[in-house]
Amino acid sequence: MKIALLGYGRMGQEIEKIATSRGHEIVIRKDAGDSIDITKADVAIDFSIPTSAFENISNCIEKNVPVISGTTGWLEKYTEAVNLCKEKKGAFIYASNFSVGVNIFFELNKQLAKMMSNLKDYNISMEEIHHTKKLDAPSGTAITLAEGIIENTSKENWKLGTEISETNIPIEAKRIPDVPGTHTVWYSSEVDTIEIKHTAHNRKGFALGAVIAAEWIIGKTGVFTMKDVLNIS
Ligand SMILES: NC(=O)c1ccc[n+]([C@@H]2O[C@H](COP(=O)([O-])OP(=O)(O)OC[C@H]3O[C@@H](n4cnc5c(N)ncnc54)[C@H](O)[C@@H]3O)[C@@H](O)[C@H]2O)c1
Ligand SMILES: O=C(O)C1=N[C@H](C(=O)O)CCC1
Repeated sequence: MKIALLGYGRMGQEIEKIATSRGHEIVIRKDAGDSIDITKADVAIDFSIPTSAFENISNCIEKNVPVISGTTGWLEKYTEAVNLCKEKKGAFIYASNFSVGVNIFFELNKQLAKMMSNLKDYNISMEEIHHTKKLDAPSGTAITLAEGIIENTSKENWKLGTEISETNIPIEAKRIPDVPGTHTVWYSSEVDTIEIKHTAHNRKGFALGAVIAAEWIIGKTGVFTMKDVLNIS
């Protein structure tokens, strides 16, 4: 498979190692300011920056190249990308987190939220910790976790910070050098605390998931999620 890497930073370079070890060829490595011919690639993997993700994704869809995006912090344009993909009969996957472990954690989080939804003595709160170079907060993964709780409880929104409220899930975003990504959800009452936590030890899990998604999307048309790729029920 000929792969275009849209963004050749920490993730782009990690993906290159995994993709080549699985027999794929990197034909484009795009960074800021580079102009490229995306049609040279069978599939594109975008791990760039929040302000460039939509342009990268729409260029792929316009040129009929399937595209995987892991860039976070651009979701105000997600619906536009979905509509463009449907109109052009393209193929597109966005995931806030491509690791298999986090995608299992997303399902566990929804199940726990369902079980806790009627237990009003518990306050929900969340924390995400990432390296200091991260541009967005809260992390895309934290937003997906919060959405999973909102779907299954009476919470209506999430809010950055630590303030406990009836309607909002507080998300504390911490930045500590070299942390690849740690997410915790707490349900705390006066008598006890339930905690679920995912800790990434490095970026390999994110990169492997993105390459698996790229392999999976070839020959398909539509807008998909990692749940489709991993066949999680
Ligand atoms: N979904 C996931 O599993 C997952 C995992 C890790 C990181 N991320 C996200 O992926 C993104 C990249 O993370 P990173 O750690 O590799 O960041 P990084 O800063 O190391 O790399 C981003 C790269 O994008 C380049 N870039 C800037 N403008 C561009 C453009 N117009 N086109 C292409 N590339 C451009 C930058 O020059 C840089 O090399 C972030 O949004 C991060 O939150 C997602
Ligand atoms: O390093 C990052 O940046 C990460 N971003 C994703 C997010 O925002 O959730 C996934 C974890 C690593």
